[in-house]
Amino acid sequence: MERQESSSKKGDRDEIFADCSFASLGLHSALCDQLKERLGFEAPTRVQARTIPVVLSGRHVLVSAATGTGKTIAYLAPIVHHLQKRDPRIERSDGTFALVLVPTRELCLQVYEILQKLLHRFHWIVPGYIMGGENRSKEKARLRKGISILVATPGRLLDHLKNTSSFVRMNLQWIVFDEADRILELGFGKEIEDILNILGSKQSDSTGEKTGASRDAGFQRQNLLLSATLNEKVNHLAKISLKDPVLIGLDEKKLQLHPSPQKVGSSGSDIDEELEFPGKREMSLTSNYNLPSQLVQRYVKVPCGSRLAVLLSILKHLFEREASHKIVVFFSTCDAVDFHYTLISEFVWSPHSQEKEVKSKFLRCKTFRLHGNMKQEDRRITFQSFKTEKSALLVSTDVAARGLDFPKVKCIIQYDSPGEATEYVHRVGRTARLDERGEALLFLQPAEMDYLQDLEKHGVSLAEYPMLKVLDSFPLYGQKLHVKNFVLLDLHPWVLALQKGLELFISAEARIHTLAKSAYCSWVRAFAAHRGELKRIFMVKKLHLGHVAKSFALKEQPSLVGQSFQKQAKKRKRDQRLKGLSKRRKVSRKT
Ligand SMILES: Nc1ncnc2c1ncn2[C@@H]1O[C@H](COP(=O)(O)OP(=O)(O)OP(=O)(O)O)[C@@H](O)[C@H]1O
Repeated sequence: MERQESSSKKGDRDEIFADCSFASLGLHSALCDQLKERLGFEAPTRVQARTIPVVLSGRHVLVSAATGTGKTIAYLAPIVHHLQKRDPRIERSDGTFALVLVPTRELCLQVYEILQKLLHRFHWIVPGYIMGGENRSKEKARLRKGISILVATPGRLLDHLKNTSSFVRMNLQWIVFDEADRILELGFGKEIEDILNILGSKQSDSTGEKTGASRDAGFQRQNLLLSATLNEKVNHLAKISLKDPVLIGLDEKKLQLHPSPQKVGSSGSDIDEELEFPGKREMSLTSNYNLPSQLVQRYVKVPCGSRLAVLLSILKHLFEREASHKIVVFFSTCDAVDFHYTLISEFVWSPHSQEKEVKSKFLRCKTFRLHGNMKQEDRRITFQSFKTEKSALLVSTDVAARGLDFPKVKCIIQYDSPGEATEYVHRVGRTARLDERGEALLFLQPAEMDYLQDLEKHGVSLAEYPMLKVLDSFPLYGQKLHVKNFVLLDLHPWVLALQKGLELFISAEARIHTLAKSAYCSWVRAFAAHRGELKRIFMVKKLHLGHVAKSFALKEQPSLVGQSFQKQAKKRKRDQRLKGLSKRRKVSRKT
């Protein structure tokens, strides 16, 4: 058994790592030493082995590779290689040579931290970051001093490009879009076009010639686009930012090269055109995703009213099964994160007795929360703390879904469904990174089972989670349960008892009760915001609002909360009509 495990571990390693050294890819020996000494990287991963020589050669690149396969070093290492060998040495007054654009603040910090390690020996190359939520004038001061490799979120970068005159970028050579599709999904398409225009790095549609401001001659501008999922949304960005790119990780089967123009259906956004590279060939990126092969993927079918009891039971089971466990649970809204975080941190209950004094904490794990409405400093603390914990739970919105590299996360639970299959892929990608093992669990309601077929279309298939077995393992009133004949989870005695315990607890705690109500309202709103094909699977009219309320441990009649929801929905529609804002942009930016 042990031998079997170690040989499969070796198989995983062979799948991830290339059979060569960093030096053989053309990287400078001092940089190879840094990779080994500071980061502990002995050999390149396969995606690094394929990407590094291409970036070193100066070509534009579009990379699609599974989550956790080392894309960050694939672009940072060759940039550092080029910069460290410049003679004379680059100076701060030369300004910015490389720009790395990322969708979230946490990813910005993460890339910056890796850069710091990579640049340890090359003190004359200065790393820096600018991002929303930070102090603008301090950023201005840092830009004035000069930042050689700058990591940025798009909104804040555009702000500085327009308003910080001391931001020197005449030497800009590289623009990297990390998690390119997510940047666009968050509605930054317009900002990206503006950034490319200001930097003079936009390719004109037909000729591949640059438009916009002129730049310093003497070197080729090189743009790089990377993500685990590249879909139609990236087409336009690739078209306007890449010139004759090398495509890495997009195998021939998935890649359809068309001799003649063929546009995909318009979704009304500014990013919905087919990729059309200069040379008049078009590429359609049908999204069949690469997932880590060592990832165990399962689903659990739960009737709406029992979702909360089932979630808490699974968490209890996982944390009791293994002394150290790191788990991330994804929710659809900030309010849902706040409610579940507070509930999980405070819920006391006894499965043995109704007596208050014998009640104890239901879950004893250290719990963190992360979402876009939190203060920047709190987000930073969560991000850093969860990274270093050996055993902990993180409840989060999709703000943690992209690119974040939390070591040793063993399980991802998607309590609220991810919507687009791309989001599924990135969420589960927070586990099973590199050659680590990991498991993922997706919650679905009985009416949502068609979502599995949607995932199948992208080559993702899930097995059923043995939920009844888990529920049977909990002793109730001092006895182990063996409820063989139960088919429905919601009638399981453990679930019924726990649900009652949750409702009693919430009704007695005014603060958490209020959080539950807000979470309920925002959850229904988010559910109603599913778009396109997904509307057929996640049907609002099939929702039983009374059962939804139960899933927030609320005893209130659904009409009570439902009325306020309807009022809010009407108000929202009216506001949207007035402002003429796209619903998509509004919903997606606040994660
Ligand atoms: N050559 C290497 N040897 C050992 N570990 C590596 C190597 N390259 C990267 N790693 C580690 O692998 C993990 C994943 O790397 P990274 O975050 O760059 O992946 P990614 O492909 O960008 O993932 P995602 O698509 O989720 O953003 C990180 O913990 C990183 O430190």
